[in-house]
Formats: sequence, structure tokens, C-alpha cells
Amino acid sequence: MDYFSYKHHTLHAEDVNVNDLANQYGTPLYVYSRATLERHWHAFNDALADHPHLICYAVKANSNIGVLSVLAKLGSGFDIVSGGELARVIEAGGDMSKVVFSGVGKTPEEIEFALNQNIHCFNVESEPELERINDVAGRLGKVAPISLRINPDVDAKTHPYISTGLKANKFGIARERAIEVYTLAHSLPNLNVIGMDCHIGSQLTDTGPFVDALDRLLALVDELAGKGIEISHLDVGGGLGVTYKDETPPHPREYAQAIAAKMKGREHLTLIMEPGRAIAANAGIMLTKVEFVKSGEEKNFAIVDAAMNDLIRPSLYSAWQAIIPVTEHPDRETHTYDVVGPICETGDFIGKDRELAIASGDLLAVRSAGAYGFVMASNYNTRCRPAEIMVDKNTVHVVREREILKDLWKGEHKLT
Ligand SMILES: Cc1ncc(COP(=O)(O)O)c(C=O)c1O
Ligand SMILES: N[C@@H](CCCC[NH3+])C(=O)O
Repeated sequence: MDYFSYKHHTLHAEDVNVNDLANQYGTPLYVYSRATLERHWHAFNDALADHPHLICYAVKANSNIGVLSVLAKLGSGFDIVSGGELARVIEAGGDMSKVVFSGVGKTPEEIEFALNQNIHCFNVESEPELERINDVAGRLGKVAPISLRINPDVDAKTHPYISTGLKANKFGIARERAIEVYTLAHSLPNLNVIGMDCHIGSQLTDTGPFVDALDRLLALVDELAGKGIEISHLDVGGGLGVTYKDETPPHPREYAQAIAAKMKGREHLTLIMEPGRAIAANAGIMLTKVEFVKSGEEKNFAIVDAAMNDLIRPSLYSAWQAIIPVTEHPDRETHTYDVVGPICETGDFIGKDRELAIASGDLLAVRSAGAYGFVMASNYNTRCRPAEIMVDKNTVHVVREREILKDLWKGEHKLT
């Protein structure tokens, strides 16, 4: 079931006509569906019902406090990568005992902040980070729970910018060095070694690489146990892909069951997952208005009011996201358009070569925009970032107001 669907030729988000949202809140506008977020979270959680587990939603995918609060109410954990994300989870009412802290460059201040919140675990990516956490914990008279992020050296077969589990990537500790680094961690006085984690990349559309990575991790868990280092959780990271166009990723249930099957007989190991995109991407759309239709010699352009500063994935990764009309006009002729924004860059496009039946003033919806959409937005060209809306059946919540011009130079000072 799709919570973004047409009723009487008009796109709805759950029970709300998105035309009304655009009229009331303006465009560009991000619109999320609470029911979709919840359904995606439950798909992971329910599939793991037979194994001790924790779903730690990857906050980076969509860190809006409204989104986080919906997931916190379901009992979700959170995977964070900065003190800022931790502060958002606190603000949203998240349970600190279900927070894991990933990322290659945690500062002493961020470590202290997280230690004082008693988070579940630090996912440590290097030896110097291990030493740093040990020092900060010692200074605070605390013991830091840690997991080591192992780089399993498997090819996730995804876009090179978002592949993270190869030796050539900056992430994690090489598999060959894992035992040595675990031994070091175990010897440090202010650390408690409780887990092992990995994350091999994002937008993966095949279960194979996940299972290969898990096999490699489990072999290490056994080797560690042989050396007297027993851990209590295994975190397989995030990375499950979604359908943007014609990709056929496994359903979260299928993916989670494949992972859980490998964990049979290891019920003492809590299984942690950190899905981001698979929960948020298809729970959101971005609405944009056609300002002008421009016919060139070689191309037609639909110049819209959203740009690469609002949604950067097409420009950054040549990512394809569906662009659909808010009102269907079966009577109109279609033409091929590049859907472009007003920013002064040739790379400013939302979609290329799209068949659309449009006129200026029409509204379009960019689908799959709930993950890595607003969170990657900027103010480039001094543009206000869009508002964000959460629809819950027929109720509309403004979960972030549209920026106003004054917000854009907050903290700046002119010379007198
Ligand atoms: C450590 C870690 N966990 C989880 C995620 C979430 O990934 P995805 O949104 O692909 O599920 C990421 C981002 O790729 C990550 O770096
Ligand atoms: N931002 C990326 C994914 C990066 C994943 C972060 N670890 C995207 O839009 O696809």
C-alpha cells in the first residue's frame, strides 16, 4: 500500500490533498507520511521478533525532530554520527540506552556529551579513537561501552561515493587487525568492550554482500571468544536500498530474516541494525512548482522552484528520483523535459529527460525524498530552506517552518 497515491487525479499524502499543502505552506515543500515511517520501522522490527534485537534508525537519513519523535514513540533506537544528532535525539524524546554513536572523527567534546548521556555504545573506527575515548572516560570517572567497527572488505556494489566496506575506504578497522585492536581495547582501563559492528555501504540492492560481511564478522566473534573476549551485541549497520526507479532490493523483512537466520544459536548476541534510507526515503516527497516552461533548440526545460540546494542527490550522485504531477491531466500532450532549478550551475537539475504533461504554475512531486533530502539541503544562492510537513491520516503537522530571509544571515555582521 502506498500512502502517496492519486484520488480523483490528485496526489494525496495519506488522507491529505497535497495541493492544499502547497497552497497553505508554499513550495518547495517536504511532506512525510507518518504511517509509512511506522510501517517501514515495523517491517524491520517484526522480522526480528524471534531474536534479541534493536533497530537503531540512522538519524543522518532524516533528522527532523518530528520524524525522530515518531520513531522514538515506537521504541526505536538511534544511530548517530555527531553531538548535533545526539542533541536532536534527546530533543525528540529518544531513549539514550538505545543510542549507538558511529563516525570516524568523534571529538573529545562529543565523546563527553555522549558519555554523560549514558548511551548504549560507541562504534569505534580506529586505535587513536579508542585511546581518546579511554582518556575522556577516565577523566570523567566513567567506563565507556564500545564496539569496534570492522571493515569486512566486501564489495557492496553500490555507488563509489556511498560504498564504505572496502579496504580503500576510510571507515573501520581492517579485518586482519581486528584481534589485535580488540586486545588493545580490552586492556584499556576505562573501556568496556561489548560489541562488533560494520556498515558496508548504502543503497545496496542485494542481500549477498550483507550476508558475506556477517559471515566474516561471526568468524571474528568466534575467534575473539577463543581469546576470552566475549561480546554481547553484533551490529550489522544499515545500507538496505530502496526502489527509486527499477531497483529490486529485498524487502526489509526478507533482508532482516536472512540476517537473523545467520544468528540462529547465537541468542546471547543482540542483533543491532541501523537502517536509514529504507525507513525514510519512500516516506517522503518534495513538492515543487513549475515556474516556467522553456523550449530550447535541443531540449525543453521545466524550470521549477526547487533546486540542488533543496535536493542535492540528482546533482551529486546522478541519482534518479521519480517526478510526478500533483494533478494528473490525461487530456494533455506529454513532452520531454529536463527539470531544473533556478541555481546558477549547469549541474542544478532534479531530473533529466522526463516525460511530463505540464504547464507553468503546475505542481510536481519528487518521490523518495524522505531520506538524504532536507538533511543535505543548503542555503546556496541565499535560498531559504523549505518547510517540512508530517501528515498523519488527515492531520497536518508543520515539523519545520520554512526559513525566512533573516534566518539566512543570523550570526553574520557587517563592518561599519
Ligand atoms: C554507520 C552507518 N550506519 C547506518 C547508515 C545508514 O545507511 P542507510 O541509510 O543506507 O541505511 C550509514 C550511512 O550510510 C552509516 O554510515
Ligand atoms: N547521502 C547519500 C547516502 C550516504 C549514506 C551515508 N552513510 C545518498 O543520498 O544516497
